[in-house]
Amino acid sequence: MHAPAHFLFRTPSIRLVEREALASLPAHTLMRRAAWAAADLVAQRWPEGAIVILCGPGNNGGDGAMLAALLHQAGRCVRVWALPHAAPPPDAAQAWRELPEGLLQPGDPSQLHPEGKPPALIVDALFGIGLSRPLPDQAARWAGWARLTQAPVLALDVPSGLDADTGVAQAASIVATHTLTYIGDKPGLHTRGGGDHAGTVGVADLGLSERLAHHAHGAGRLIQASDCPALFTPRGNDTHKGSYGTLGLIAGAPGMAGAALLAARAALYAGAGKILVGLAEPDSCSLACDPLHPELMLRPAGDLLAQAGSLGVTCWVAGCGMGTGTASHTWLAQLLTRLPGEQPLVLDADALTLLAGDPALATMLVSRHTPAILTPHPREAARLLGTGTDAIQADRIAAAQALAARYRAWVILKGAGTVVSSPTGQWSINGSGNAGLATAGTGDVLAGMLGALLAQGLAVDDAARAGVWLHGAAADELVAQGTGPIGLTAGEIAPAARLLRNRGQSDARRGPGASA
Ligand SMILES: NC(=O)C1=CN([C@@H]2O[C@H](COP(=O)(O)OP(=O)(O)OC[C@H]3O[C@@H](n4cnc5c(N)ncnc54)[C@H](O)[C@@H]3O)[C@@H](O)[C@H]2O)[C@@H](O)CC1
Ligand SMILES: Nc1ncnc2c1ncn2[C@@H]1O[C@H](COP(=O)(O)OP(=O)(O)O)[C@@H](O)[C@H]1O
Ligand SMILES: [K+]
Repeated sequence: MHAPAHFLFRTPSIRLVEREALASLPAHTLMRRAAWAAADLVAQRWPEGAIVILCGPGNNGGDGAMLAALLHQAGRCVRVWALPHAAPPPDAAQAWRELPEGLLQPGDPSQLHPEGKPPALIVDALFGIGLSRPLPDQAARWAGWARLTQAPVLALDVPSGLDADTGVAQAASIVATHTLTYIGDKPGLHTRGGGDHAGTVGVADLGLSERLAHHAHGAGRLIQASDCPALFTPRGNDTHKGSYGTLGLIAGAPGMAGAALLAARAALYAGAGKILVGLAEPDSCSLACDPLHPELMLRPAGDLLAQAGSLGVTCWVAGCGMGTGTASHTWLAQLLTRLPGEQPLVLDADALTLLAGDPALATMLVSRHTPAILTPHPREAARLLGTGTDAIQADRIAAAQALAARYRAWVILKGAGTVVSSPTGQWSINGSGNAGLATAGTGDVLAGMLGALLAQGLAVDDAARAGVWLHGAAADELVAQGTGPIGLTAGEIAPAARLLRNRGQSDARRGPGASA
């Protein structure tokens, strides 16, 4: 369970370490190590068949040329196509000098197998972290050809056309099945288009992990099961419902009761002791109880807020289908100001829209001593920052950090590769989840799960990371069972999450060696 943290480094840190190493190691050492690491992977994973290597004009192309020489020496059938590289940088120039005669091919790789067998492997060494402009047409054509062959594609360092920092992919980017990334893992391989373009990611540290560790302070982390031990702590027998908290939920305006039920049921399955649902309806509840889960206690939001002290509510979630009218505004203001003891608070959906529309609410939030958790999707994030969705998606890490700073809160910026930022800008990217989650109601489920984890006493940072991981891992479990990604429903996530927690908990009881 206690695997070391998996760090993610942005390009300036990688470049810094690369420069330090280039200055202290003999010439060409790093590129040789990069090529050897790739050659080892190819030998293990694709031990037979012809290999096509596509090379670019810089050092990424140099990695490809050096790999070609190594594979040729090992007796493999290798063909290399290269973009024009008039004046390659010194390492790459050396690699091209060492390329055995006859490997470099003229023309386009598409001429090689017009209707024949595709190669056993295509290696993408076109561009790495140095790509600074749109892909040249020739590279775009080769990337298109690689997709059509349906052969496995191994990207060296980064799939060409994918931004290593942001995960923004150019339309013509290489779609890799595997990426061997150098020196350290990179955020762009795990958020936005990263998942679709990088495939399975492996890291070759090129012997620089100690140097890189000096730069870990600004790095992010990939959230994995091992980062969430609190999810799997075995429950003591001598406990009762009061040991696991009382969650108050303000949600579900008329026509949106489903959002409240999804969040509340998710909180139930995620282990909260008691759950009180304040339906965002004026005087009386249209729904007396949840027939599927009569464990949930339903009442009008105003009543729940008025009775919160006597009911013993210990933490709150607000916003799921809550509406944005005057009454909802009043309830949110009450939550932010009038409740004693600054209980843990998750704000989702309509609560975020209200927050974006009223600086007074924002001031109340910022005045809290205990940071809340905000769970915007990109459009909500755009409203909160007063910008457009494209600007958010252009750099999700920066957007999450900016939101966290502005609202002095933990921010969970949702979407493929959810980004979590602490109020001070420490960031992580969730390593679990899939496109099965792209369906209505899954955000309500996440909010309910987060509330349940807070109710069970997890610290806000643990709850934020563990909540997003559990939510995504439950969707991964469902896909593994064949329930998704197509047609996965939001209501199925919480039972799968319950299974994962209980499985992990019994593994934790059995001790080291058991799998979570
Ligand atoms: N310097 C070193 O010793 C090492 C570098 N490594 C490799 O080097 C890569 C970085 O190398 P570079 O900085 O040379 O960058 P790249 O090889 O990623 O590409 C940059 C080169 O392409 C040009 N370029 C950028 N965008 C272009 C575009 N759209 N159209 C045409 N040309 C474009 C640049 O002017 C530059 O010549 C890493 O990703 C990694 O693969 C590894 O071998 C590790 C060691
Ligand atoms: N393609 C995807 N890959 C991974 N996670 C996704 C994807 N699409 C959506 N999600 C996740 O699903 C949830 C959707 O939340 P949200 O947009 O608020 O939905 P809703 O408002 O319908 O409940 C978030 O946790 C988000 O991160
Ligand atoms: K590449």
